[in-house]
Amino acid sequence: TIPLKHGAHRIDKRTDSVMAKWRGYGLGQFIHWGLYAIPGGEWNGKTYNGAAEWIRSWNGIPKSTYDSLIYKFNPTKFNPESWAKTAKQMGAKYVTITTKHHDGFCLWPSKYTKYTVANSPYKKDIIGPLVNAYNKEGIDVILYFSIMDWNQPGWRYEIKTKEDSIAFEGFKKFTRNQLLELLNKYPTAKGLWFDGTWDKSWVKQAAFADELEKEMRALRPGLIIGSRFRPDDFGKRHNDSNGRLMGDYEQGWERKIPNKIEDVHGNDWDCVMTVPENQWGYNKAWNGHIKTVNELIEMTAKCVSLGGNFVLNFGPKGDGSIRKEEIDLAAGIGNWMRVNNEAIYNCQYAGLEKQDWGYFTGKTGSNKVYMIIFNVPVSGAFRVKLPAKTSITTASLLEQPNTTLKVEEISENQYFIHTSARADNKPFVIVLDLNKKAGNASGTYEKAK
Ligand SMILES: C[C@@H]1N[C@@H](c2nc3ccccc3[nH]2)[C@H](O)[C@@H]1O
Repeated sequence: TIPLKHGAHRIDKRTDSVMAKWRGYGLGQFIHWGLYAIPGGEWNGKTYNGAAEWIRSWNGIPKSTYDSLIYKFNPTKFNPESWAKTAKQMGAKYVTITTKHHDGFCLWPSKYTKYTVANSPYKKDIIGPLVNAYNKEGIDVILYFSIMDWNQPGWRYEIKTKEDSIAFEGFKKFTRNQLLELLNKYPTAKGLWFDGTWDKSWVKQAAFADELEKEMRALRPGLIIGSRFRPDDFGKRHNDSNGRLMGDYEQGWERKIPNKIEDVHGNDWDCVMTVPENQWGYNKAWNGHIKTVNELIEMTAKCVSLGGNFVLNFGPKGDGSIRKEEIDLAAGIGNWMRVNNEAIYNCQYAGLEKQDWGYFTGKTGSNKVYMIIFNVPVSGAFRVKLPAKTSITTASLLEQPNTTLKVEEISENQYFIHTSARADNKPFVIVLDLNKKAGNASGTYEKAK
């Protein structure tokens, strides 16, 4: 291995209780909100084809015009309790909220810049009431923070001159000040979700970022920080130059989901997903494919079946209201989660061979395995293949626990589970009680060979 001073500081998954709770969240909500929600991807009758939260980078709106949107920020319909209730009803166990996106506008009254809510007509802190409202609903909060800050004069995409490096040193101090400010102002936040760390300027800051990460973890023991914060000695992010994960979980699954367990490399991870193809901030047009409730339930099941969490993005409007389409999706997902969340919460990769009908999830530390069914075979029988020395004790429908299903053994450790045809075309869950695998104290099954 390559000797690194600022590479990964931990080899395997974290084993503490805070991370174990994170591992079991299953379903989360992402909130992208800021000045970009005011134009909503359009300006002067023209549509910006990129992601709405990137509209400042478009030549269709002058930078100074965008920056003066601070004087238009007055979300009269902002109601943190209703946002938190929507997330609760959807079944989200955690929420990631943008405190500051790439444009540098701070949703909290930061002492280190004027470009915050404090200097908008709204005046008040947004982050504090959101953290309190979500925590009151029993939902943990992760703070999203963009290192790249287009509003900061000291920010540089690349450090080329002496002047650049002096300016960037000031920017680094500013960044550290804001992060410590956030951790001190919002002590119940469980973690930080970093973004905007791909530029040449930042990937040269291995020592600074390593120092800062250590300082934040000392200030807030248990703090959860993903793989997208710091670069290693050679500027590598996510995985260091020895291929080891930086931070506590893999953040690279942005708008994509791993296909097989090998893609996960034994890491904790979450997938952050947009409802349209690629819009995080509020976008009026919402062109293209808008994901359906069933698609989003399947993405949730697929993520949990591969040991990750699924985090669905909401982009509230400039006035602070959440668009009807998102409210309806949250309600539809929630209707399914209310009945089936036992197959999602505190579940992991079951270690069983993937079958065409859907996804297996395994309840952490138990003999229970869930079959989340999306594709009913024309035969009506659901194939299950188990590792050696493992057999099915009972099979039942999660929604009707006392109905045992017929289990037909086909051969050594291969079974067909039979169920009667179902009226609706909603995904459903079969619960398997397996006999404990000899020597498998943890309850999760050895990786399928
Ligand atoms: C979670 C997502 N990450 C930001 C982002 N900016 C990108 C620029 C280039 C490639 C990928 C990006 N993701 C998006 O604006 C959103 O905040």
